[in-house]
Parts: sequence; C-alpha cells; structure tokens
Amino acid sequence: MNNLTDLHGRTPQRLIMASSSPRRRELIQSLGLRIPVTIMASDADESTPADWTPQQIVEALALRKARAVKAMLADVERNHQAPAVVVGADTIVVLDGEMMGKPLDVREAAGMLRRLQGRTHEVYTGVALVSTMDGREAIAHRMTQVHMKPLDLRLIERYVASGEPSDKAGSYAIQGLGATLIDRIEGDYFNVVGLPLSLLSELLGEFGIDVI
Ligand SMILES: Cc1cn([C@H]2C[C@H](O)[C@@H](COP(=O)(O)OP(=O)(O)OP(=O)(O)O)O2)c(=O)[nH]c1=O
Repeated sequence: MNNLTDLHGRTPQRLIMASSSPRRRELIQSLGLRIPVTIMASDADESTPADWTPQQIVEALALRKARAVKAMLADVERNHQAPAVVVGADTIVVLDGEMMGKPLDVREAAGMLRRLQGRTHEVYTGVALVSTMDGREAIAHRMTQVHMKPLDLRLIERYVASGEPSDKAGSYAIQGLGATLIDRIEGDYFNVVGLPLSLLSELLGEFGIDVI
C-alpha cells in the first residue's frame, strides 16, 4: 500500500469545495478533474484572536471551513460511502501589518482603497484539505505581493459605485475591473483571486488526486 490510499486502499472519489465564493467555484472547476466536484457553503465562525499572524488566520479559517463542511456531510450523508476530500480556503489583504477582509459597506471599501492606492500590499490565501475517509488534513498558504497604482479619489468612488469591491478582501477584484488598478504582482495570480491552483494541485497530489 502506498501513502496515497487509506487503510482500505481507497482514494477520494469526489471533491467538495467548502465555499460560497463564485470565484473559488469557477477556479476549482477550471481544473477539469476526473472526479466530481461539488460546492457546499460552510457556516464556520470566522473570528480569530487579535494577536494571530496573517498566515495563522488564513490557514486556521481555511481549515475551519473544510472541517465545518465535513461535519455537515456527516449529518446529511450518513449512508454515502464515496470517500471525499473537502477543500476550504480563506483570503486576506495585509497592508503594513494591518489586515483587511471584505468591506462592510461602500464607505469602508473606499477607505481601504484610499489606503492601498500607490502602495504595495500582501495577499494571503490559506488552503486546507480534509479527508472524510480517515480525517487526514493538509494545510498551507501562499503570499502574493500586489503593487497598486496611485488612484485619485474620484476613480475610487466610481470603482466602489460599480459594486465590484463589495464581497472582496481589500475591496478590489484583480480578475475584474480591479485589474486596471494594479501595476504588477509578484507571486501566484490565482492566490489573489482566492484559490492558488499551484498550491492546491500539490495538496491534492498528497491525497492521491492528480490534476494532470
Ligand atoms: C484581493 C481579492 C479578493 N477576492 C475575493 C476572494 C474571496 O472570495 C474574498 C475573500 O473572502 P473569504 O472570506 O476568503 O471568502 P468568501 O467569504 O468570499 O467565500 P467562502 O468563505 O465561502 O469561501 O475576496 C477576489 O475575488 N479578488 C481579489 O483580487
């Protein structure tokens, strides 16, 4: 027996993305995996102690999301035997050590963009995989540096009015109109969008799922 199978020699037969984010859904589906991929939003608590680092936060929240969906599955699928791997992810933006999640309203969105404009910030995304077969877990994160152009206040107001910032950490979407606000990045683009596909493929490999 190799380390890609559980004690019964089984490999995961399905993947469950523990997310309500349409970006994460599209990204994981873009891999075209041979096993079925389904989506299930988690109800995980996203509060964290004030002294945690960005790495600790994104890894812990990614794991909470994956564990919460695994627990929900145990309730709703008592008789479902097909072994699954649940994937959770969490993204935050960090400027000068200050962490930014999703804005509560347009005022906060504009405030975040006023601070980010003309500066370099970091985007952290944690990814966690949890097996329903044996409870095995794998957790990691990636960091991408993002250089944002200087933006004048009227542009920020117009961008916020577009509605795009509302459900995005740091109040911008690099995959949307926000692309025009970014000068350049260092690191994985998909990490900024919310699911680093390169890291995800490495973790899936540890669970016996080959992307290519
Ligand atoms: C910086 C940035 C973030 N984002 C998004 C990715 C995440 O969806 C969101 C960060 O919030 P998260 O709390 O990580 O995720 P979520 O609440 O949207 O979804 P779920 O917890 O159900 O998986 O910000 C972009 O889409 N583009 C970007 O450029």
